[in-house]
Amino acid sequence: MNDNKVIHVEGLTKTFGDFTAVNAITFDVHKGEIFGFLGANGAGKTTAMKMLIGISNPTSGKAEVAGFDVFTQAEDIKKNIGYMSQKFALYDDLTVQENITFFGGIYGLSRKQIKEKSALLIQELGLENVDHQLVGALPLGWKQKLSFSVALLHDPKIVFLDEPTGGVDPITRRQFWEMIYKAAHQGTTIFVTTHYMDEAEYCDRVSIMVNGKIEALDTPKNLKKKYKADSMNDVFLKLARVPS
Ligand SMILES: Nc1ncnc2c1ncn2[C@@H]1O[C@H](COP(=O)(O)OP(=O)(O)OP(=O)(O)O)[C@@H](O)[C@H]1O
Repeated sequence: MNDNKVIHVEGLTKTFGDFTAVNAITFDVHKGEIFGFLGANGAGKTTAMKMLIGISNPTSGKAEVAGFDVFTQAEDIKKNIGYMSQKFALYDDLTVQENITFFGGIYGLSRKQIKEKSALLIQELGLENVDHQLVGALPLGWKQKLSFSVALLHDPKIVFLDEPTGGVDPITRRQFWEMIYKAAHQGTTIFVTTHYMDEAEYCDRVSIMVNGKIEALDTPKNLKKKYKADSMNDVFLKLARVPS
């Protein structure tokens, strides 16, 4: 794999019985890139992401993530990536500090590393006054930011974010995206799905999936030009509108 390519996907396909959820998708993602993975509900995004993070076997095709093969090196992939889904976040019945300690342990960090990282993280997120509160009591936006930071604890090469900002206000989403930019500047590759088209504008490149296929993939600027659209919202509506 080219040094600069941290994800390489070729003809990746997943079928469930007669139904093809992901249909021969091909793309690359580069180091430090913010890659938006868009599509209407049911387009196949989560199914594709599950194959890339090594928890679902492809039916056919090829994919390398962080230099590892999804078929034969799924365990190596898991060690080199972070993952944050909207549904699975943190444990509500553990405190902020306990969550960090718990996930740091799962990621194989030493006690010393966990101590150092958690102090930094709590300070960066401004959680000093709530670090002994149960995560369940925190506002959703704080939980999301903490969850993102926890997904980065082990300095993964790539972090996969599945609709990370669902249900919060635009200011909180903007703050979340500032964290994404910072991680990307430090060299972490960001692979993100979202239904918010303003967030699609923040990505370096965006792919749009329709019925299991990638219909378009380019920078937001080029996509707008190609589809004669004023915004990514217009691009999305032109491409991904579900037939009524
Ligand atoms: N385990 C499964 N068995 C059968 N069909 C499945 C399975 N998982 C997903 N599908 C189907 O594959 C299609 C793609 O689903 P997927 O969850 O990947 O879409 P998505 O783009 O992530 O949608 P959303 O934005 O709603 O999360 C859907 O029609 C879904 O019903």
